[in-house]
Amino acid sequence: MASPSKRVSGRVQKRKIFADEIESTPTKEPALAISPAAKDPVKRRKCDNAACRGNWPICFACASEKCCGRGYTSRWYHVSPAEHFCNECFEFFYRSHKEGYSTYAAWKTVWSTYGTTEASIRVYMADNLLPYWAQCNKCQKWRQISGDTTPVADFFRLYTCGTSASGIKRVDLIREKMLLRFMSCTTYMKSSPAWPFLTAYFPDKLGMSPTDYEVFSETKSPVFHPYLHPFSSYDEPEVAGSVPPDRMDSEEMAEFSEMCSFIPMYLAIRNICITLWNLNYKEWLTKEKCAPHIICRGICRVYYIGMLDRFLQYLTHRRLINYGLLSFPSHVSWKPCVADKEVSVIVVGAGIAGLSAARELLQRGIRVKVLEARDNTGGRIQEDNTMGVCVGRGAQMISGCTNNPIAIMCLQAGIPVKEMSEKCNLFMEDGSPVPEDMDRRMDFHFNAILDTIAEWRKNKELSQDISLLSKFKEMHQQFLDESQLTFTQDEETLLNFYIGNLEYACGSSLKSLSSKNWDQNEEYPQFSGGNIFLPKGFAKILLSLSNGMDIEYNKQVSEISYDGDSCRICTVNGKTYEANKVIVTVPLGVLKNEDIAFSPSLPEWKTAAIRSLGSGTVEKVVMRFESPFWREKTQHADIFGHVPSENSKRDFTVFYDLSKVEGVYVLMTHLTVDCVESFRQKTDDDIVATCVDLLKSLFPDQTVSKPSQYIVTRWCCDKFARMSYSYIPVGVSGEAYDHIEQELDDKLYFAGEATNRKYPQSVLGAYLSGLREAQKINNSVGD
Ligand SMILES: Cc1cc2nc3c(=O)[nH]c(=O)nc-3n(C[C@H](O)[C@H](O)[C@H](O)COP(=O)(O)OP(=O)(O)OC[C@H]3O[C@@H](n4cnc5c(N)ncnc54)[C@H](O)[C@@H]3O)c2cc1C
Repeated sequence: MASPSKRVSGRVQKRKIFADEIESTPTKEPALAISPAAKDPVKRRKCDNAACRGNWPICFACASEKCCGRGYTSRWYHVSPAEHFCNECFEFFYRSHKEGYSTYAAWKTVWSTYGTTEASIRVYMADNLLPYWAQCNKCQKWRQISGDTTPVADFFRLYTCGTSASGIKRVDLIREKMLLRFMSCTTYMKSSPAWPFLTAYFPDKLGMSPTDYEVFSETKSPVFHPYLHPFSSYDEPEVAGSVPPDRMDSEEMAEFSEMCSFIPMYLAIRNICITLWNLNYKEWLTKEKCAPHIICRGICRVYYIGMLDRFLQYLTHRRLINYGLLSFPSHVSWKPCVADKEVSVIVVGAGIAGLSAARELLQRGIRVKVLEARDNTGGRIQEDNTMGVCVGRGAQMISGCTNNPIAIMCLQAGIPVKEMSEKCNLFMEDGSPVPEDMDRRMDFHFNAILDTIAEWRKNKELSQDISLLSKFKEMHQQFLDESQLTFTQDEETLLNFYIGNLEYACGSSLKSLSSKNWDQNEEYPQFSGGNIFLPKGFAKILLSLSNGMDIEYNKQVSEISYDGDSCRICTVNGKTYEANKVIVTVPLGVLKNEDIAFSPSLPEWKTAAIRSLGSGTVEKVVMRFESPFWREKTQHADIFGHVPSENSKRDFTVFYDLSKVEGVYVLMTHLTVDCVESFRQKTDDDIVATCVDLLKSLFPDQTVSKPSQYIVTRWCCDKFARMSYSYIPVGVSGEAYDHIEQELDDKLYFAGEATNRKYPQSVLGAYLSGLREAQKINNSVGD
């Protein structure tokens, strides 16, 4: 883009006269304080705009010596019902022989270089001469500010008017919702904090003044934390947690219908709120923090500031701001609480889903009690520190950290995170390294086959579904037949690694997974970014979520009746509780096993969904060794992999180096338990011995001694889990998640990983499901 020769301030000397008049008499509402003479229809003129509901106009511009001020002009130019400029001032800029023309022309060059909207005199006036309005921090009254320079945020933050004058009547007119409808010209935001992040867009399309362009181009821009990416680019696919900065979606249009004809202004305010919070995600964004950054000329600022609470409430509700571990501050001007009725809720299970639901309800002023079968919180997040490092027996990783509320909670709580490197050296079972180019080639082939399956399934019925393993083999063979290529034995064997790795991710053998729907959640925007590992686990998050919560431990719920006015909850040790509503967050495995009796029984569509969805069985094996015998060969990478030689045995495919402290050498690996019964029969010693034998063959030149300590998890046998995480078996669709989620009789609600169709199998999905059910209850009691 060509750069105009100089920045334009729109400064006009003569303007001072009238501006001073206004400033020195802030008490007077000039348009309303009209002398009897001024009311003379010859001396005064009304605005020609039929819809203008303002009183006798006055000229805000005062640019020309001939400015009519509050007197007669041949034509009023309407900006808003409270803001007009006279024909004399119009001519002052418009006519090429007039004094103001060169200033206007220079401004016009800038505007049309960086903006898309018409650079008219009206827009010029709104961008340069309309007075600013500020709310006095002492008396709360709105005052008109004179002066040509754009005030900075600190000015608005600290502004006091220093007068006891009464409020200006025009302000009341403007506060009405109708204001926008009667504005003939938008006044764009100045110095928007969102600007540096949105330079790829035309500023005026986003409600920002194009005349800011050069100022910002010269300023050092702030940056978001690498895990925060609140604005999606116009050329990238939709990702979770990001909004397109240049569009209002249908939900926003429904919520802010009055702004649909003023989309740039909606976007300007929304983008400012989102930017401010993302720059300071450890604090709650309040109206007080936000308002000083809403900087625009004209009385519409009064209107925008009046709307801020609605914006903040809405964006908070959509979890675009103020999410994670933040609590509603007591002084926040809007309250999330709608529970004026006495409502009590019992949450069954203190895993992440139960804790997030309970916390959200508590914040809304609803009475909550959590009943947990174990003697601790976390459920499938259980950590063991006996080896000298934190070992997550269940979850210890976050996939897709960008905008991910769990990752953001880690940042808020100061939990250390480690980005997982992509580097993963692979070794065949005899210890020979897999050449990198072979790994790359076969990895590409593996993913290409999955893409082909994704194409194949597009027009397939559920009845045509077959297992992902069968489909993979079929497509692989088809590829070989059609391409006439052959793979070496090693290359074929290498596929076992990718399959094994996918089995870990899916929580099931590919033999059981649906080729049609195994990754159905990918239909929805997912969180992008790399994977992060939590070397110190989730403990701080669990602690923070459960802070101040009424949790009863060792309370295994055995019965829930939800047919009366309230719900009755019984535990195996004979305790009974009553509540208006219950949120069940127990794992799918517990529901499948019918460990809780419901009265009335759950409807057939729900039990069918519970039966049909798969409860995966992934277990971890963690071993502490005397020496880091693997490090030299793996080049100190965080991960290394093993290529199983047998197609049917794909255990221990990936090893994670959890060692952090010198002298503490820990490896973690996993197995996908195909047959739970045979797994039950194996002792931990047997499992560890098999794993150590494998390590000996992978590292034949090293001495691999028996681990000094080990952990073998038994999630599939744990009676409060009975699974690792859910998966979609052959012939099942993502609808099963929706059915399990569905509440019953407005009394019995369900949350947990296996109720989240968009983000299943994860801590994230479980957490969000808890918030979702709390929101449902909140809505139902608010009605
Ligand atoms: C080995 C393994 C590795 C994993 N790795 C990851 C990972 O790296 N990243 C990731 O995001 N996810 C991972 N997950 C999945 C993740 O742990 C779960 O999705 C998530 O923790 C589930 O949370 P939840 O609240 O839905 O269920 P849970 O955490 O299981 O909570 C349910 C709670 O209900 C309690 N309960 C059960 N029955 C009763 C009853 N009758 N009465 C009262 N209380 C009861 C349980 O004790 C438990 O506390 C892993 C899981 C496993 C097993």
